[in-house]
Amino acid sequence: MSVRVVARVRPLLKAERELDIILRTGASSAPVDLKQSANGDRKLAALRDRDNVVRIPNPKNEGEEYTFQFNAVYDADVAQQELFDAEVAPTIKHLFNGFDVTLFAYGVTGTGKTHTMRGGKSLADRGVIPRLLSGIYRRNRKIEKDSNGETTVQVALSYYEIYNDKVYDLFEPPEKRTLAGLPLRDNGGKTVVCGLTEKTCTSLKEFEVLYDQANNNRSTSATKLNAHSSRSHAILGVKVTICSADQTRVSTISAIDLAGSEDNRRTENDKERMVESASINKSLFVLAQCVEAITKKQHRIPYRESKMTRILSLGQNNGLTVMILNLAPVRSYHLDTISSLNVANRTRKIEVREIENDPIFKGPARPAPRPSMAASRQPLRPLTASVNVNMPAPVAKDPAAKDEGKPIKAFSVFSDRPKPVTQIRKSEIPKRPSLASETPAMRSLKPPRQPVAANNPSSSHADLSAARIEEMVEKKVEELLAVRAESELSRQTQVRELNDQLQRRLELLEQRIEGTEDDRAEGLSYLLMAKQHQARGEDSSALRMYQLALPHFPHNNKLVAKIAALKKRMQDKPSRQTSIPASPPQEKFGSMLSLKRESTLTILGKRQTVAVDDDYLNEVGNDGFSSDEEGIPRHKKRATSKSVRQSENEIHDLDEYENGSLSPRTMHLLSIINSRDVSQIKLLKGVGAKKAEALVDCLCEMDQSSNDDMASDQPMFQVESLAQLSTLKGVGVRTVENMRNGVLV
Ligand SMILES: Nc1ncnc2c1ncn2[C@@H]1O[C@H](COP(=O)(O)OP(=O)(O)OP(=O)(O)O)[C@@H](O)[C@H]1O
Repeated sequence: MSVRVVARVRPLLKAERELDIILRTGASSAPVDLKQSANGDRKLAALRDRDNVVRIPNPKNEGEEYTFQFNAVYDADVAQQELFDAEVAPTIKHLFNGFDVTLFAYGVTGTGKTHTMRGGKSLADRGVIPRLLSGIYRRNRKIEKDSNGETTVQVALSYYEIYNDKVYDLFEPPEKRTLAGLPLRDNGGKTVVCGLTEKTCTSLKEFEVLYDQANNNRSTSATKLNAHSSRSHAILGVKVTICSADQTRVSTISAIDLAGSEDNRRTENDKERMVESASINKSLFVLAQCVEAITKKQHRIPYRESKMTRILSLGQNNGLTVMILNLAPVRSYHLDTISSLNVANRTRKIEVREIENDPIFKGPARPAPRPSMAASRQPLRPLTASVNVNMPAPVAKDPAAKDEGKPIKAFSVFSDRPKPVTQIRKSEIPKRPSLASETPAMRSLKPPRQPVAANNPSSSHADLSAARIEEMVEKKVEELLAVRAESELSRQTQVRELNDQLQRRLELLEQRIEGTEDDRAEGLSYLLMAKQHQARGEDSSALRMYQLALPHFPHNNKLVAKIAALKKRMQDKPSRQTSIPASPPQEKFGSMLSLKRESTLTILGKRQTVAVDDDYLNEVGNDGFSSDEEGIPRHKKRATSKSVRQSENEIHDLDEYENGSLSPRTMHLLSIINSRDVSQIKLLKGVGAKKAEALVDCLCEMDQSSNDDMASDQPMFQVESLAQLSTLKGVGVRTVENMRNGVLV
C-alpha cells in the first residue's frame, strides 16, 4: 500500500485578502453538502470521495494551471473533527490490530500543520493528536469491556523534538538537555531514540496535562510569517500494548508535526531564527531528496543525512503512513506551495509494506521452530579428541589424491545434538584413520599429542570429560601466554639493547664532531699566528705557523700556495727587503696575538714611522704579497690608510699592558668590540648607535672576507689591540681613547 497523502487548505488569515487566493480545490468546484447528508458515515464517504485535486496557476504563465491529485483534499471549511474522522480515526483500528501508523503534517511555515496536529484549546478546535488519544482510550475501554477485563490495554507516550538536527526529550525540562541531544540507534531496522522518557498514560485527562506541559518545552518563536512558528519537528509516539490471555501485541502510532520550510527572503529572521531555519530547510530538503530517490527507485536513499528523515523513515516503516499536506491558499506562498505539492505528489507513489507487528505469545514455552538450533552448543574439542564429520573416510580415498585435498579442519564442526560429550559412546565414533593413512597436511595441522594420554591409562578420547577438556584448553592457553610473555620480554630487551647501541653511537658521533671542531679551531689559531708573524716580518715563524696549520686544512690549496710563496719570498728576501722591521720588545707581546709593532715604511714616496698592525703590512705589499694572495680583506685599505695618518705617538700609546699582557680594561673593551653586540658597543663612551652599527658592520665584513679566504664559517677576525681598533672604519684614536676611558673594570 502506498503512502496516503491528503491535502488540507487552511482558511484565509486576517491579514490575507480574498483576491490573493490562487489555490483552487476540486472540492470547491463540486461541493458536498455535508449538512444534508443522512448520517455520519455517508458524510465521511462523501467527504473522502470528493474531487481530490488541487489546482494552482503556473507562476510563469497565469493562464496555465497545474493540477495535483491526492488521496483526499480538504478545504478551508473542513472542520478538525471531519478531517480526523476521515483520515485518522480509521488508523486507530489498524493500530489495535498490531500495525504501526505514521501520521505527519507537511507544509510551508504558517500553513496550519500545528493547527492540524495539535489544534486549539476549544473542543471544536482540538487537533488530530488529542482526538487520536481520545479515540485510543475510547477503544481501550471498549476492548476491556468486551473482554470482561481479560484483555488490558496500556498506553505509553514518548514525545521529543528535533531542533537544529538534535533530538531533545520534550518530557524533560530544557535545563536537562545536553548539547549533543539524544543519540539515535538502529534497532532491528527501526530507528530508535536512546534515553527517551516513556510515560505510561492511563487517561485522556492525564494525557492532556502531559501533552500541554511537554508542548511548553517545544521550541517555538514568532516569525514574520507565523506568530507561533514551530522551530522544530515534534514527534509524539503513542505505544499501545494489548495484553490478552494468550498474547501481547505492541504497536505504535507516531504523530509528527514537522516544522515548515521557510523562504528567508520573506521571514526577515534574525541570526538565531536563521540558524533554525537553515536546519529546518535542510532537513526538509533531505526529505524531498529521499522521496525523489525512493520514487526513482535509486539505490541510495539519503535518510541518514538528517535526523528527521532517519526517524521518519518514509517507505521503510511497516504499517500505514498518512501525510497531511497543509497548504495556504494565497499568492504569497505561490512558489512554496508548488514545491510542497510536488513533494507530496511524489510521496503518494511511495509504497509502504502493510505488515503488522508479530504478537508475543504467552503461556508454556512453545517448541522452537528449529529445535536443533535451540540446543546448547557443546564446547569445542581438540581434533585428537574429536571426529571431524567433514572428513571423508580415509579408506574410501584414493591415496594418490590425498596430497591435493583441502586442508583438514583442526576442529570438528558440531552438530547441535543435545547430548553431552561424556555420553559419546565409542561405537558412535567412526574409527580413527591410522597414521599411515593421514595426509601430511593432516599431520601438520594436528596439535602435538598431549601428555594426557600417558596419564590416562585408558587413553580413550571418548572418556574425556568436559572438565578434562577445559583443563587441557586452559593449560594450552597458559602455555601460549607464557610464550607470548617471554617473547615480549625478549623484545623489550632487544629494544633496550638497541637504545644503548644508539646512545653509544651518538656519543661517538658527538666526540667526533667535537674533535673536528677542536681541530679546526687549532688550525685557525695557527693561521692567525702565522699572519701575525708575517705582519711583523717574521717570515720564518709565519712559515712555521702556516705549516702547522696545514694538517688542519689538508685540502686548502690557497694555504699550500701561500706556504710556497712564503718559502720563495724568504729565499729572495735579502734582495727585496727595503727596511728591516725592528723586533718588538718581548714584554709587550705577552700574547702571541698582539699585533702591535713599530715599523718604518715608505708609502707613496713619503717616509713615515707608524705603528701598524700586520694587516697594514700585508696591505701595502711590503712583503710583495697582494691582498688577494694573502687573503687580507681589501676594505681594510681604508681603515689602514687612515691609520697611516695617525701620529706615531697617538697610536702607540693606545694599548695598556700589564705584565706583558693587555690590561684588563683593554681586554674588556676588546671583548665588547669582538662580541659584535651593537647594544653593548653603543653603550661605550663616545659611541652612539650609529657608530656601533658601523663598527659591527665593518667587523662582519672582515669576517666575511676572512671566511671567504679560508672557506670557513667561523668568525676569524678578532680585534687584538686598541691600535688595531683605531684603524677600523669610523673609529679614530680619540674614539678609542674615549671608549677605553669609559670602561670601568
Ligand atoms: N484549518 C484552519 N482553520 C483555522 N485556522 C487555521 C487553520 N489552519 C491554520 N490556521 C491558522 O493559521 C496560523 C498558522 O498555523 P500554524 O501555526 O498551525 O502553522 P504551521 O504550519 O504549524 O507553521 P509553522 O511551520 O511555522 O509552525 C495559525 O494562526 C492557525 O490558527
